[in-house]
Amino acid sequence: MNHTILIVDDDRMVAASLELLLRRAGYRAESVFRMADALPAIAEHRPALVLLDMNFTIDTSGKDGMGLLKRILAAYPRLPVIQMTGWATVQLAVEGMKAGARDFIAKPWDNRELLNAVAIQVDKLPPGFGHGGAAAGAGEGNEGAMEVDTFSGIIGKAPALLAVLDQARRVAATQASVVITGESGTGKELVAEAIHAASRRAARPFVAVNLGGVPAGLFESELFGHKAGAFTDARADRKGRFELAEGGTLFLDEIGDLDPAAQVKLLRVLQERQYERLGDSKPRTTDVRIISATSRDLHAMVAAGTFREDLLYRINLIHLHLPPLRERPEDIPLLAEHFLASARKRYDRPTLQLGSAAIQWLRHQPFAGNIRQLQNLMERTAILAPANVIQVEDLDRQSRDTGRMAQPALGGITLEEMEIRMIRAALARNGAEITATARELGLTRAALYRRLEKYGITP
Ligand SMILES: Nc1ncnc2c1ncn2[C@@H]1O[C@H](COP(=O)(O)OP(=O)(O)OP(=O)(O)O)[C@@H](O)[C@H]1O
Repeated sequence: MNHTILIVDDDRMVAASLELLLRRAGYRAESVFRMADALPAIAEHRPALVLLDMNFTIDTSGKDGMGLLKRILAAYPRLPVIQMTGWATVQLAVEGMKAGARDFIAKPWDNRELLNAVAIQVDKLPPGFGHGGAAAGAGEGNEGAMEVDTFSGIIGKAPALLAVLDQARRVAATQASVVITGESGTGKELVAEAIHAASRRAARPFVAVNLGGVPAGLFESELFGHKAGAFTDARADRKGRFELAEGGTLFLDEIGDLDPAAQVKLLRVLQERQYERLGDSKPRTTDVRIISATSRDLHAMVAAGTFREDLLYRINLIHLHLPPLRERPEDIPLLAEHFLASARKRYDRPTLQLGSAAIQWLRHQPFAGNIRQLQNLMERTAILAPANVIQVEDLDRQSRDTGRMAQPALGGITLEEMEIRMIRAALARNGAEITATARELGLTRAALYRRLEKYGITP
């Protein structure tokens, strides 16, 4: 089936060449040249994805595009939008990603990179999205729609992993509460998201809360919300996670970290399906599916008296256990190649490869941080490896030097990664010419040099 891609660009030449490119790749393509036409065109064509030019000629700051991006996402929160910008500034790209854009492409674009970015977004669509008049964003009826395996992004072939995924697929369709156990970085959240995306709740929100990171005093406000004035810092009304997840899935990460008082409060809501915002006596009914995760042994905690048995019974209808990476070494080369493939694109190093000794070396690492650690290692090495074939020394150096780059992610990409990616792409486009690259990025030469040094990029 052909997905429709909507192009919003005031430059007709650009729109025409994008249309041609997308049609050759097997998509249907439609263009509009005025911002005012974008929302009506989405309603008419039900596209699977929008390519949105952020710089309409009247204003090159990108503000117009940003306003339109926000309006599109307000009307169609789940419609993937890729930003396109000819005046690539990190600031604009970051702002767009924060507003909910899925990716950004700098103009002039690279055809392969663009098609890749489109395919990634379109492949991720849950059933029923964006083709042949199906509901894009509105989330209504998806009967008879295309089949998308929401587990397909979970890489691995080890029998122990496949068995868990098989079980997860089967429970997805039910309303059953699920506990996912496994060490840190084994993919618990990824599996929780896949279950949600394969469930009947897919068009409703998936809301994650890390209970280990919520201070005891803020537990109720975080989960149930509060009314303004409920306590000293409560200046305005606030929705809690239960309310945000209404109709969807609430992912309770690190549930083993809950103190006894919080366990009682959570149990009450799960039993009665009702809660109140802090400072508000009006009871609210909740319809959420609970998926919990922990790296602890909850049964042992029950035996030790630190976790309530009745709460465990409520949350643990189905138990899935993700094996640590060291117990499935056959998955390491697959995962390494998977992370390398995205790093190649992200850092504009299309010829980067893993040497065979390096693959063997990886297979023998303990990976206490599991897949997250392997992912970080591959990313860092892809940025910093001096040659095109990654050697054992490159991996070894980066793995000893861990933690420095670990930063909160922004739609999966950290600000630093975003900057590195933009700089590399701009250098490639300008034949490594510093003045031209700096101009394109809107930086002074000195500022560009400082960043090259900071990130160890050799032009
Ligand atoms: N099988 C897999 N294939 C591809 N990527 C994976 C896989 N498993 C995990 N990842 C990636 O590894 C990272 C860590 O996974 P995730 O956050 O789901 O782990 P977690 O078990 O929830 O960790 P924590 O307990 O620390 O919260 C994520 O970026 C995730 O996308």
